Amino acid sequence: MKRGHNSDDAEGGREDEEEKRTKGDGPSLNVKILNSEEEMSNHYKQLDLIGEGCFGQTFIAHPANNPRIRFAMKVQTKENPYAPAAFGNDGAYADVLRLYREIVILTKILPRHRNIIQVKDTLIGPDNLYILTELCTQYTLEDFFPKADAVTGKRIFRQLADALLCIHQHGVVHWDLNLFNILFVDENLEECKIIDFGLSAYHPSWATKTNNNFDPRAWFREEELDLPMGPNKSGDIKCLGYFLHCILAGKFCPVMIANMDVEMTTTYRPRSELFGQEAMNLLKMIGPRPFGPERVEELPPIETICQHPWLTR
Ligand SMILES: Nc1ncnc2c1ncn2[C@@H]1O[C@H](COP(=O)(O)OP(=O)(O)OP(=O)(O)O)[C@@H](O)[C@H]1O
Repeated sequence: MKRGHNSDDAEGGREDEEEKRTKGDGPSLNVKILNSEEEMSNHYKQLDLIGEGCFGQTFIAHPANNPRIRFAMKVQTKENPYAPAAFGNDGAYADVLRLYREIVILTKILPRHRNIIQVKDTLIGPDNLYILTELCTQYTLEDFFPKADAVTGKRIFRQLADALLCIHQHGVVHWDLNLFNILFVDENLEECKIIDFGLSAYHPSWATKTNNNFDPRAWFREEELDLPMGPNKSGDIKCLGYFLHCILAGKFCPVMIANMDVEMTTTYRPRSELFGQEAMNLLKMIGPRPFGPERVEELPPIETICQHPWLTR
């Protein structure tokens, strides 16, 4: 898909950047265009429904010519009147921009990373947009907590921190890190992937690395790069700190409970005897109260977390 329209009339003349963009010599996305929704069956066969979110449904699917390969297929209606207003649904434009941003983030802004879900194909029909990704299991981070020990807990936390490092370094804030957006590759629960970049934000000024010379101005208009209210890196770090606490406690820990201070040192006590003092030190840096800092501003950046001795030794 080209952002500008296609053009065969370049005539070899000198074009400035703006001209290049509007004449279609700009960046491209591999998107298949369907003339009708029925045409989808020429490409992929839809199987079981595996998930439903605010913006659409997710199915298992296989390529029409290869029933042995399995993908996750997210089907999103282009204009979704049910998308919550709080998520920026101020009309069709916001909805389309959100989908567009998710695809550009996953296919252009972020490099391939084994713990970030990989997009395999994108198709657009008259009503729906289809995003095909690698298929994970339905095991989420919540299923992992009871199995977390010193070795596996560190392994999974390191994968998450490493993926978040890549996300933040490339100028993206995920903004929807929760237990259900971390899926495992198989039932061994040894490798996880971050999914669902539907609420993610991107800003070039946040980036310290660039994937394949990604040029933000070729992909987004200036107003589309306006920093939205809300998304910030500290919000993602706070979620990571929450994951760490659940791993150390070996169970799902509620975010809000009565008698928080007591519960956190009894029912939801981090198992320091199993994980050691270095893990406890990291919990002190990024964990929820009463372990971690009082104010979000005190949370360290992901670069500091990845260099913490618990993860590097
Ligand atoms: N790659 C995948 N492999 C396996 N299951 C998946 C995959 N992607 C999504 N799912 C399933 O579909 C559900 C919804 O997917 P996703 O979170 O991407 O959609 P969404 O519409 O943005 O949802 P939400 O409103 O929860 O943000 C997931 O919770 C998960 O159960």
